[in-house]
Amino acid sequence: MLTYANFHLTYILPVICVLALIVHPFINRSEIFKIGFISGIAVLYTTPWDNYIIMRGAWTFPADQLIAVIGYVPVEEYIFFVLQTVIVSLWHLLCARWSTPCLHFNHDKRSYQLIRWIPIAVLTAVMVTGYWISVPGTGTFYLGCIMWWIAPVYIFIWYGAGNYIVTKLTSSAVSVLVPTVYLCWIDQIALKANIWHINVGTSLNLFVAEDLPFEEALFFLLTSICVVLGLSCYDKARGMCETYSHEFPHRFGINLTYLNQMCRAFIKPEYAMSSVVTDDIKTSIEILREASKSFNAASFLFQSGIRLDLIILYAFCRVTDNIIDDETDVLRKKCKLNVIEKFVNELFADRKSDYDVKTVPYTAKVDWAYYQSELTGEEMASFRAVSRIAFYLPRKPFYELIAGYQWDIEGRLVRNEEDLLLYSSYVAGSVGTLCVYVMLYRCDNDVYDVFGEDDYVIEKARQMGRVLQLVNIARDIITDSETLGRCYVPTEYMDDEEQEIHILCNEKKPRSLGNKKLKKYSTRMIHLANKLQSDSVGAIRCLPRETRGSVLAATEIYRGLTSAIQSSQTYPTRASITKLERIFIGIYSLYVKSIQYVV
Ligand SMILES: CC(C)=CCC/C(C)=C/CC/C(C)=C/CC/C(C)=C/[C@@H]1[C@@H](COP(=O)(O)OP(=O)(O)O)[C@]1(C)CC/C=C(\C)CC/C=C(\C)CCC=C(C)C
Repeated sequence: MLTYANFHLTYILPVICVLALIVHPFINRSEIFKIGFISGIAVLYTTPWDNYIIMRGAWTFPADQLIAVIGYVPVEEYIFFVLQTVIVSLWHLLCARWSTPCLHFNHDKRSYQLIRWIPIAVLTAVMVTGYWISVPGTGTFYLGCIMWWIAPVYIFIWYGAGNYIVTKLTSSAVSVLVPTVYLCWIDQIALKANIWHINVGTSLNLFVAEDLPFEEALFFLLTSICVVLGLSCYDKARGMCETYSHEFPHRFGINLTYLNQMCRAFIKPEYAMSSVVTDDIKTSIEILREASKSFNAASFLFQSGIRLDLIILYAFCRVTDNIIDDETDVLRKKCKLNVIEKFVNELFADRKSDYDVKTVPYTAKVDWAYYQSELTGEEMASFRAVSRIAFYLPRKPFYELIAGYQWDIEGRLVRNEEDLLLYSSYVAGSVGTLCVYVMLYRCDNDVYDVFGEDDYVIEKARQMGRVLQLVNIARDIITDSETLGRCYVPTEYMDDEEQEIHILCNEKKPRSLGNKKLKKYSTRMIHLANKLQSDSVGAIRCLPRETRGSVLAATEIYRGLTSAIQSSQTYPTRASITKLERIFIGIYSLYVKSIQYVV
């Protein structure tokens, strides 16, 4: 016989286990807190209502199939409030985590108010109607009770997050409909097995499918919507905090200060916040999407706050790199490098040492009028964006990047592997360091553990940066030569150093070296990269738990380029891997390879 407890064991818990397994790489403390918080509210809000309608006879439960009853409600029913919330929440996480919250902010006051108030007016009417038709003992009782019970929650959530939710209609609809259909299906099973019974005297006796009363389907639809709305309102509030760190300065923590901040962020309409901030982020996202398929794909694996700041950093590194590369005249290159250096000087003017960082956001004194006349709109956007997150970043890696650009401007040759590693340290070891600071600050640990240059994890992050830069150089021998007249292949690898440098840097005809030579050079650099990689990859274990799988996947997706180079008969121009390969490497790294960091 299928009892209520067996029903949970058969139809609910296995689904939760499968979903938990799928979403585990994306679960962090904030997500767990969110699900716990919404489940708690679900229990508190539903308990009086459920007791009331059972007391009025809308549902009945055969007493011999229950573990116990508290008030009028079976214990298993209370458990169901939580389990349904967990199922919908895990599924919603899978559907909704892929987009960055600030892309869903509406900064237009007029449309914001319309989207806010029209549904609230309709919901108020629903609530009042529900109240009038919920007369005990009549056929509209159950329907009316559902209406007056659910509408106030919708109204509350819609007030703060309605505008956010309407821009996520597709993912919200999928988040709602799939669990609803499943819950309706198992509801039919439960009704057939007489685990619970709907009173014909207090329902409309309309059926949407065999043995599925209209009110039951409506109940599961509306409660699933309710959970998704609740989750979305948390996401909106968190998105506001991550986007506007200066206005909402507290990092995630399970404490009153953070909860208070989240409430303020929930209530605050997006039109009251600066749209320049979100526009700058949109520009940064566009820069990443256009410049690097690998990092763009990898960015989706990180939780939204980390993703956002990595994208901002990427855009800054990319535009500064381009500022130097796109300029042909050496003198003008130097002037542009001075502009970048002046900006970095201003950004970090009050730091006491190379790795001194702040934990509370502050606005650095930057001479924006000066940069306005020196930079394009896109460059300004990424400079502004990085200035908002610079408070928790150390200055040293930015100066290393500048040293790397200086190297390029001087046309300094890479004589040996030592030079190669030094150059890679400047332009990519620095990036590795910055990535660690982003992950530490934006992860959900209560304490922000700051590392310094000498720390093991920073050293290994620098090394991982070098690895990726070596891959980058091994892939780009042709484009570096043809478009920039540059060569990063160590001259000690070459048979005739002078002649080959002339071919690569002056004639810009790299193909005349022949495939064999080009492949030989790139293979040597790939071997060096692999050696360093196996020495640094273990340090991923020292990063915050929720970032480990994503960091491994990000670096592996980029390293996937090496197999594209090596599997080619000839030396390819800018080897790349397909979207499918990126997805496969991402999934394999997240679910299989990263097990080493869990056990
Ligand atoms: C997921 C995500 C969005 C990450 C962004 C990371 C980031 C801020 C990258 C900046 C890239 C950049 C433009 C730097 C300027 C200098 C340069 C050109 C460096 C090369 C990058 C390649 O970028 P590109 O746009 O050319 O890409 P495509 O080849 O066109 O696809 C580099 C190869 C450097 C990349 C280095 C890193 C991302 C550092 C990796 C290290 C970690 C993540 C730390 C790991 C931690 C431990 C403990 C091991």
